[in-house]
Amino acid sequence: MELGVIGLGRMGQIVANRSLEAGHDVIAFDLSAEATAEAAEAGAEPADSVADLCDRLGAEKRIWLMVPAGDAVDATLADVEPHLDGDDVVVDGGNSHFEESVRRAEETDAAYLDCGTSGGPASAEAGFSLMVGGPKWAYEAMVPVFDAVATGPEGHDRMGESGAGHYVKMVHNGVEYALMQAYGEGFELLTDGRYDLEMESVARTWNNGAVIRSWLLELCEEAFREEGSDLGDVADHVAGGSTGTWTVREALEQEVPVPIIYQALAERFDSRNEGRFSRRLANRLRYGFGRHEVARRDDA
Ligand SMILES: NC(=O)C1=CN([C@@H]2O[C@H](COP(=O)(O)OP(=O)(O)OC[C@H]3O[C@@H](n4cnc5c(N)ncnc54)[C@H](O)[C@@H]3O)[C@@H](O)[C@H]2O)C=CC1
Ligand SMILES: O=C(CO)[C@H](O)[C@H](O)COP(=O)(O)O
Repeated sequence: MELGVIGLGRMGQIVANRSLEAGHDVIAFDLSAEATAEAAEAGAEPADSVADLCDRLGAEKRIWLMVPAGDAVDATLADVEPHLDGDDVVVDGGNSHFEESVRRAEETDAAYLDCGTSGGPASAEAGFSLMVGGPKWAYEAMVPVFDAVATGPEGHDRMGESGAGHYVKMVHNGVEYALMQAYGEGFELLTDGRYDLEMESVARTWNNGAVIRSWLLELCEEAFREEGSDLGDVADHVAGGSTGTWTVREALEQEVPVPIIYQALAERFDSRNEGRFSRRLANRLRYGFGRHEVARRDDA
């Protein structure tokens, strides 16, 4: 398949690379010439602009957007829109709010797929988990690319109509916050508790057969291995929070109690207070799965 990829940052490069590795042709564009050149080095055909990318794709365009959520998606769509018709498919693989995705789907002539993407840059080798919403025919048309970008055929599915993909990813992120908080609290108790423990050893032991083993726990193990049992100079500031806020807002609207997700979000907001071990671990874990910058104590 011929795929246009717009947005070639941490995630977009992986979308392009995995598609290329699976034998697809990729035409790539980013506002940053450096990012476009990096994709070209990996085998993509570089485009000078969104218009150029669309011209090169010809009929039945398949375009994957991997730009930051919010205004950048609307700005990109404004550039793409004049080149689209009903046979074309646009995938938004970013962390867009599901209601924005429903609006965009209604506004565009093309079939619009909202695709929640999980795994982060750390999953470049293994592939992502993809949660897709939108027209069935468009999902089916994109399956060869989804097979390539995801872990494989089991790593993606159509969640439902427009918005459902980003809705599922929003809730996924709420769960992610809660899990990070739970691990953080457990390790904080172990650190401040009765025994002199090695946290890497605890995490490794748990990861081998324990009920609570998981990828996030593997990232805890990695964090302790690389930063030390006390997390060294990792600060207790946790950045981000938009998707967790959306999850809690939606839970309030639906009158579904999500106290643990809310508490995890509140902890992030409260993380200006120095010294909490759980937050410093969460800060470091976001590097583990997302390659987000680790705020260090000296930066505070
Ligand atoms: N980094 C992560 O762990 C994950 C990120 N996401 C989502 O994926 C999306 C992309 O994230 P990242 O790759 O981490 O961001 P990034 O900041 O690394 O890359 C974004 C890229 O988009 C480009 N860009 C911005 N506006 C553009 C425009 N109008 N036209 C063309 N290119 C444009 C930028 O130059 C940059 O290269 C975001 O919505 C993010 O929330 C989703 C899952 C995990
Ligand atoms: O979606 C993700 C992981 O699943 C990304 O890492 C996202 O950037 C996390 O952002 P935040 O910490 O603000 O929720």
